[in-house]
Amino acid sequence: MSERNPLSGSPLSGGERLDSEYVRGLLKVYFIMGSINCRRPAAEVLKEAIAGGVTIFQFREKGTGALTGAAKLDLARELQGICRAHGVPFIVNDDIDLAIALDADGVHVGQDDEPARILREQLGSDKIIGVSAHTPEEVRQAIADGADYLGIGPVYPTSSKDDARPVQGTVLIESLRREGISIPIVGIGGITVNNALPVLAAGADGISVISAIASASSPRLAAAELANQEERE
Ligand SMILES: Cc1ncc(COP(=O)(O)OP(=O)(O)O)c(N)n1
Ligand SMILES: Cc1nc(C(=O)O)sc1CCOP(=O)(O)O
Ligand SMILES: [Mg+2]
Repeated sequence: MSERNPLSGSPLSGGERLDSEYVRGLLKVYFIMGSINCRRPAAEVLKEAIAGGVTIFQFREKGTGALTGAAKLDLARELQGICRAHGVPFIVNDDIDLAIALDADGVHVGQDDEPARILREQLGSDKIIGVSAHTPEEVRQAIADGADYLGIGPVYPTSSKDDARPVQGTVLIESLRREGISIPIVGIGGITVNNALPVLAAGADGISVISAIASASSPRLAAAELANQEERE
């Protein structure tokens, strides 16, 4: 199959940012994974997950035993190649230098990283910038800084992130939507096929998962079931 860049020709809003409806549509089933999240080769898991309906992928090579240096770069290249071949945007977690080196489709950063305002200067207007936010103040700042979407969590208890903040359910997502804040949002943290629906009902545009797909006996089926939740919403 020929490789294609999923964001080539992606719509810009006439100003300097990607069109938010375009980004919203990408977030439906947001799969995050690094080598330590898989019991099988990461490339196999990603291919199956994409076959099941993943709409965007984040490379998050982080935690005890995670790859570094050339091994990390090689894996990132391999997974980016798979994403490109299937038209799935490839987002890099935290590592801006890696994102630039690979010409990735975007980055996801947290509150301890460079603000989106600075990243936008480095990455340009046609890259996706996602920011984690846990409070209304963090949300407002991320929007002012030019984030394309927000990751809000942890919605439920998670064992995939050692330094996760306290579980917050869907309260923040609901209150943002009630206030009329329309930026694209994914819920994250402990989301599975059995508890995804309330996250979408609260106003999230998609759900973001690690273990629900990476640890599943069939990543394809798990991704398909999560995509199906979307349709049932
Ligand atoms: C989609 C999405 N949402 C939230 C996060 C968490 O980012 P962060 O708080 O920076 O934590 P780490 O993932 O870096 O440990 C995310 N990665 N993706
Ligand atoms: C990477 C990450 N960020 C979170 C946040 O709350 O910002 S929770 C989380 C881990 C998500 O993994 P799982 O789907 O296995 O619970
Ligand atoms: Mg981070």
